[in-house]
Amino acid sequence: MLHLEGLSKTYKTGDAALSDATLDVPKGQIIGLIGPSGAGKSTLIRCINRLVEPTAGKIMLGDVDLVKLGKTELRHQRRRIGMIFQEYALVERLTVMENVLSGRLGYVPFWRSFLRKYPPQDIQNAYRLLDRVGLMHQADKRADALSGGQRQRVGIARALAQEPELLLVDEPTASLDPKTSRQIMRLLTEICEERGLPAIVNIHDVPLAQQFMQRIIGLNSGRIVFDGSPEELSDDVLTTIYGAEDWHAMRKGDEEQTQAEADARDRMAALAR
Ligand SMILES: Nc1ncnc2c1ncn2[C@@H]1O[C@H](COP(=O)(O)OP(=O)(O)OP(=O)(O)O)[C@@H](O)[C@H]1O
Repeated sequence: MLHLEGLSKTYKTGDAALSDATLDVPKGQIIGLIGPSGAGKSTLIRCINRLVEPTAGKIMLGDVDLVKLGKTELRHQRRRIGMIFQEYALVERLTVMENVLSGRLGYVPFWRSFLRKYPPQDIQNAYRLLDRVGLMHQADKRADALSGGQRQRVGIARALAQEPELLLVDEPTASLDPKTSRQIMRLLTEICEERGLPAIVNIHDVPLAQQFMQRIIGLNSGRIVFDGSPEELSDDVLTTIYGAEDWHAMRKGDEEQTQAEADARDRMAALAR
């Protein structure tokens, strides 16, 4: 469905952020991108819809090479790719419903979006999506009145309103607490499975990636150094991706988090007795 070949990006500053990435993403597969800070995860995701212009390589979405497209055709093809961001990228002063409908902007004539007159089927579909992400009763609320987890649900519904063939997801849970992060990842992966929608998820949290992703790509210094199943992520593999120091620090942080959650549960149980 998506085929990347030799995809590379060197920024003007001379940073080789991505080197020779080759990757096949079949329909319905949910892929987690992991790697240390600066490994090139965001660059890879953003090259795919050319928010970042690649320096070399091919991006085949079906039989269209996105690298070769001019501005107008690129705008057209981008409708096939939904994007979900860490900071949600909602229009804060608009309602939840209007934010979801903005996923239709690539499809409706400008005058309709300007007057906020979306076709009835778009509105019905937006209600269905809000119901699916658990926000049916928040449709008329302003986006700035929502919690982080609710905002990301709006972000998911907006991306789906676009009826994409592929989802690009850039650190969807980085601003959320651990429990909300798991809820959002569960919702996202369930929806992808229901729709057979492939997704590439930049995910900084290894345990979360292991729990929810079907396939893991490990990046280090702009290169793909691992491509396999979550079960294959052994300590050795994680050391290759993160380097020994970072990986052990991450594991320690994770143990502390688990311990803190267990302590909180014990305290709550003691209070209830
Ligand atoms: N706009 C830019 N101009 C110059 N260099 C950049 C730019 N964006 C990223 N880089 C560099 O490219 C490399 C890869 O960055 P990228 O943001 O893709 O990594 P990442 O794996 O997503 O990191 P993080 O997990 O910290 O977000 C880094 O060395 C970074 O400094």
